[in-house]
Parts: sequence; C-alpha cells; structure tokens
Amino acid sequence: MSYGLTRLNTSSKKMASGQLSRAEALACSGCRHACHVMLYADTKAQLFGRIPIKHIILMQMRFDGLLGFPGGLVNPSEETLESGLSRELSEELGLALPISVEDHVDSCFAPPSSPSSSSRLITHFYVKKMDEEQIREVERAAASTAADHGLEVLGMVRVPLYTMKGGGGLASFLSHSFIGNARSQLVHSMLRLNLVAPRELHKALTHSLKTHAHTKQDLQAVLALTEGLRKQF
Ligand SMILES: O=c1[nH]cnc2c1ncn2[C@@H]1O[C@H](COP(=O)(O)OP(=O)(O)O)[C@@H](O)[C@H]1O
Repeated sequence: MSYGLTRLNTSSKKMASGQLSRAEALACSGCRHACHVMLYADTKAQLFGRIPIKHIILMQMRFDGLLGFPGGLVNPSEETLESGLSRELSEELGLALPISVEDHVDSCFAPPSSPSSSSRLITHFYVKKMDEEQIREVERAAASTAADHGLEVLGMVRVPLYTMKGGGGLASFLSHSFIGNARSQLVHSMLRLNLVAPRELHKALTHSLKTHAHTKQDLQAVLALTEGLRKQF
C-alpha cells in the first residue's frame, strides 16, 4: 500500500497547556511516552442515501471500555517514536503502517492518572491521511489478522461527523467516555483539518452536554434497579 501524507502546521496553534516540542519531550528524563494516531480519509458515501458522511475518522473501543486512538507506549531509548508507534499499530491493526515525523502533530503531558503516580506520561499525537480503500483495508485487517483484536482492542469505530435531527451523530459520539485527552485530540484535529465547521462542532458539543446529563439520569435509574435487586439476593 502507498499512503499519502498530509503535512500539518506543527509550529502554530498550540493545543493545550502542558504542550511540549518533540525535542523537549524526548529530553524529559524519567518520563514515559505514548504515541497515538488518527487515521482518516475523505469519502463521498452518504448515510441513508442523503446524509453526506464527508470524512472517515478511525478510533477504537479499548479493552477498558473507553474510546481512544490506535497506538500505545513506546520506549525512545530503544526505538524512535515513529517506529514504536508503527510496532503498536501492527499489533492493533494487523498491518504494517509506516508513520513518519511529518505525521507528528503535538506532544503534551498527560494529566497524572493518580496523585501517587511517580513518572509522568507524555502523549505524542500523529495524524495520517489515507484514501477510503486504505481505511477499509485497515478495518478488515484489524478485525481479522490483528493480534490484539478482541483483547486489547474490542473493535474499530468510525466517528460520525454529521448531526441528525434530534442531535444524533457527532453529539452522541462526543458524549461517550474517552481515554486521557483523546476527545480533545479528536476535536482539535477536526477543527485544524476543517473536517467539521466550528459552528457545527460547537452545536454538537452543546448538545453533547445535554446528552451527557440524560445519560446520568439513565444510569441513576438502572443503578436504582440494581439497588433493589442487591437487597433481595
Ligand atoms: O487515544 C489516546 N489519546 C491520548 N492518550 C491516550 C490514548 N490512548 C491511550 N492514551 C494514554 O496512553 C497510555 C498508554 O496507552 P495505551 O493504553 O494505548 O498503551 P499500551 O497498549 O501500550 O498499554 C494510556 O494509559 C493513556 O493514559
């Protein structure tokens, strides 16, 4: 397969506080490093023959029930960030996918997972544009030959970028639970690459907060159900 590369402006538009240059990140002694990539493609496909899908963005349902991007921990003393990411991708996606320095978008400190955690984690984020058939090939391999399928990765998912009447689509997707800063990596990428208009994204996020409140009520209702049963058995 030959993959097209999308050059991204990495010097401007700093994403969030805690952001580091690639060199600063690599100079951090005692830090752990994780690399993840957003694979995406343009598409002319339409949902129900009328709703343009426009772009395919791949994420995955992880073993812990959270949504995240493919990738994982790398060890810069033994491998480059990019070769470590490619190694992780071959386990999770079941194919060799070369990642280069040009695909790097940003590096930042992850929020500490617990107050007692000793070493800080730096997450490096990459974006790679492919064509639709290459994305399909990734999806096929991820569900058939990938070593992690059904174990560390429960399945690949596409991000719905459209908003339906009533708010279904992007708003519902964004109200799910994400690992680390994966949700902000997704939102920033959609804005930077102009995959969703800022106004639409704002509307979806506003709706997402409402969906989230509804989910809380829904969870409280089922919790009450189990409370009753817990006392009986
Ligand atoms: O999509 C992501 N975006 C940002 N950070 C992530 C993402 N996925 C995982 N992480 C962070 O990186 C750490 C290591 O990632 P992952 O769980 O993929 O590695 P592993 O499979 O090598 O154990 C996670 O504990 C989490 O804090």
